[in-house]
Amino acid sequence: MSTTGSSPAPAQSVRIAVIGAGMMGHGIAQVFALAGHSVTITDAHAPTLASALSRVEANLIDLGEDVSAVRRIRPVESLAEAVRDADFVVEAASENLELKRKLFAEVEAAAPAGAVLASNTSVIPITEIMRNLTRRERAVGTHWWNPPFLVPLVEVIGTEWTSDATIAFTMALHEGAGKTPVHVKKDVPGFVGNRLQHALWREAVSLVEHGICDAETVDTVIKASFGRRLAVLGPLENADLVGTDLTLAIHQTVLPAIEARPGPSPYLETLVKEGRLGMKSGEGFRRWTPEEQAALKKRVVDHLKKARD
Ligand SMILES: NC(=O)c1ccc[n+]([C@@H]2O[C@H](COP(=O)([O-])OP(=O)(O)OC[C@H]3O[C@@H](n4cnc5c(N)ncnc54)[C@H](O)[C@@H]3O)[C@@H](O)[C@H]2O)c1
Repeated sequence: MSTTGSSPAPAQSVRIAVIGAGMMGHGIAQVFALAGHSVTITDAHAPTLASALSRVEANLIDLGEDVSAVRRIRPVESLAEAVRDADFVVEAASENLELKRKLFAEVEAAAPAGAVLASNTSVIPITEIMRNLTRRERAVGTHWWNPPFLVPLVEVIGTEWTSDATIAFTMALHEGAGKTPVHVKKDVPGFVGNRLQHALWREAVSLVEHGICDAETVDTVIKASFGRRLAVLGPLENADLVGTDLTLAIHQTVLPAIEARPGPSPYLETLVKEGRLGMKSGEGFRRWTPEEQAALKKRVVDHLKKARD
């Protein structure tokens, strides 16, 4: 595709290359394959690459989707071979700036000159990842959410160098694959979704840190109140619903009282220092038995499937 010309129409079948076959990468490959695109996928960890197709297949069966879509995904050991004929490359390797920079240097050397190059980083500015590329007008962020085949949003992030054609192609590609792409116009850390999410998490940790309530209560308050509405009523829709005047009055009282420190909470730092790492160590903010962990994960997937249907 041309990344410099006018907005291209979304191609019928695009050649996609996915770098990283972990939690996000295999799911992204699945979405594109299900949309009819041909996909190559690569991973530096051989067992992860070897299990990619069986994980996609299991997902498709569980979701009641067309299992034959898995045949459109081709696992490839070499990154250069994976991207050689690609129209669109999406990187979903580990969240490490130096690694991502190194990967995109390799991608740029091997991929076609017109291919769009995307990173699925959660929070790292795309500008930082892509600044050393030669053709930065075709570099973009595509921030998916986990699991990629059940959460609709993809944030499409442009840098100061990204061309309009690159944004248009990327938006159309993801919309065509059944996702809900949104254009993030400035490349800020955390983009839009994770800035909003972690503004809430900062206050959640602070409430526990200051003994205002325990961790379970924080989660109950959210799930049993505004969390119920969030999927159909965004905060700014809600502000308009109750009135911007009431919103202003609330902010005048509440904002001076809520957490505003710029760094992470010392309470969170202590948890990590003490090895209370959450479910993987059996305890974080709360204790988790293996049964409780499994039940929570199942609740989330069941809820997302219901929302999809
Ligand atoms: N997990 C999430 O909820 C989530 C959501 C949105 C975005 N992301 C982002 O997506 C990216 C991937 O996250 P994940 O959760 O899938 O992680 P993951 O650890 O499950 O997968 C990362 C994969 O990258 C592979 N990898 C590492 N170095 C590589 C290299 N040099 N070449 C090829 N493959 C390499 C690893 O072997 C691993 O399989 C990260 O940037 C992460 O921040 C994650």
